[in-house]
Amino acid sequence: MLASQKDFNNAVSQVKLLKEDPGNEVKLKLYALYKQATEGPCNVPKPGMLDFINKTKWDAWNALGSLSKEAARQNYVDLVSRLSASSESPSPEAPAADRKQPESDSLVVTSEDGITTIRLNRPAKKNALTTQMYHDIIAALQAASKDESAITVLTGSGDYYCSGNDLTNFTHLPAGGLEEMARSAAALLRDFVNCFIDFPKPLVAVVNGPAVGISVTILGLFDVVYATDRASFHTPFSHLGQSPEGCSSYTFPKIMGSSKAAEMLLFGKKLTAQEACAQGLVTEVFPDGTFQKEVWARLKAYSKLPPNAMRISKQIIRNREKEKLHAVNAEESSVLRERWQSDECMNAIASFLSRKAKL
Ligand SMILES: CCCCCC/C=C/C(=O)SCCNC(=O)CCNC(=O)[C@H](O)C(C)(C)COP(=O)(O)OP(=O)(O)OC[C@H]1O[C@@H](n2cnc3c(N)ncnc32)[C@H](O)[C@@H]1OP(=O)(O)O
Repeated sequence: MLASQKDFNNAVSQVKLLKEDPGNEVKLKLYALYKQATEGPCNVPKPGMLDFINKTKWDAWNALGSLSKEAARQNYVDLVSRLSASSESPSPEAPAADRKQPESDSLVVTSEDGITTIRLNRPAKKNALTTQMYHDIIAALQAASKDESAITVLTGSGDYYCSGNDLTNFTHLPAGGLEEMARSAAALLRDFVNCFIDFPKPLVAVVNGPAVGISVTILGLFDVVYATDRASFHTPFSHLGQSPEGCSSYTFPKIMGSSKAAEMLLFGKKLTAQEACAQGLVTEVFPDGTFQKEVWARLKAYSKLPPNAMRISKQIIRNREKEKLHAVNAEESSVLRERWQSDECMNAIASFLSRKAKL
């Protein structure tokens, strides 16, 4: 028997009592089913391309096609009952006593053999960084700076290292609109990059595949960068109507000279792993077939070196630059805050989301 109107009304009230936020994807599904159950198939005009939120909602409702009101009601009730059950059951795994686990499974943090590894774990989205992941990486770096490990590693799961900022981060407009979104993204960017500037132990990037955007720019703040020969390094900021971050406007010219840096940061020239190594952004390139084995064997050996000596050596190498790097980070974040509110940037993001543009 299909759910009654009363079951549906109860489910609508129950949603408001959920203990955990079910996330945007589920909320969108709930919205679409609610509209279908109460109004039937989508019957309003499609919002404009730049009206991200209403367009996403419209797409979700429209995708339900001619599903009957009764079936939508039933699906809504079933979904709410699954959500209520899971928000009441205890979490399956207790977090490790000594480390606060990331909020989502898009980031996996492990410590073994004197190495703390922070792994980007969204392979289906090429490890694009969600807002939650920026927060989780900040927390992971803060914990790693105080834990027992000698070395900290950032790497990715799957065939990509990271495709940079998740472009849908810019579509979740808060109540304060675009201006507020740009303000809070700039503040988060600044905190995120500051953690890399201040990180006190050897920090190693294990670049397991192509890298884009902010995952490339922050490499100038790592101590060592190992890359597979499948990796590439791409900073398409002009294509996106944006400008450099991660202190790359300062570190890249220093590392590779101003004209090579300009070709990457102004014109979005994509470097192969070998080119990035020749220009000093990458420490060493390994054949893809033996990449993981060779890199981890080497890191395990390094992690047995006296940790305090490594910390102190890093301080001597990096400390005199810190003040400058913080100032560069502040300036880059503030310039980006303006860029994110520009038509150039909004149009580039809309093009990607409507699948017209790929890098
Ligand atoms: C707090 C805010 C701080 C912001 C700091 C500023 C940061 C700036 C940057 O990082 S700029 C760089 C932004 N990144 C991009 O522009 C990359 C966009 N992605 C692509 O061009 C391509 O996806 C690709 C070249 C990385 C890979 O192409 P391909 O191999 O053909 O795979 P798909 O395109 O099919 O990708 C699979 C799947 O992943 C989704 N995806 C990939 N990258 C992103 C991304 N950056 N943001 C959102 N989503 C991404 C893609 O849409 C596909 O999803 P689907 O399977 O269609 O659901």
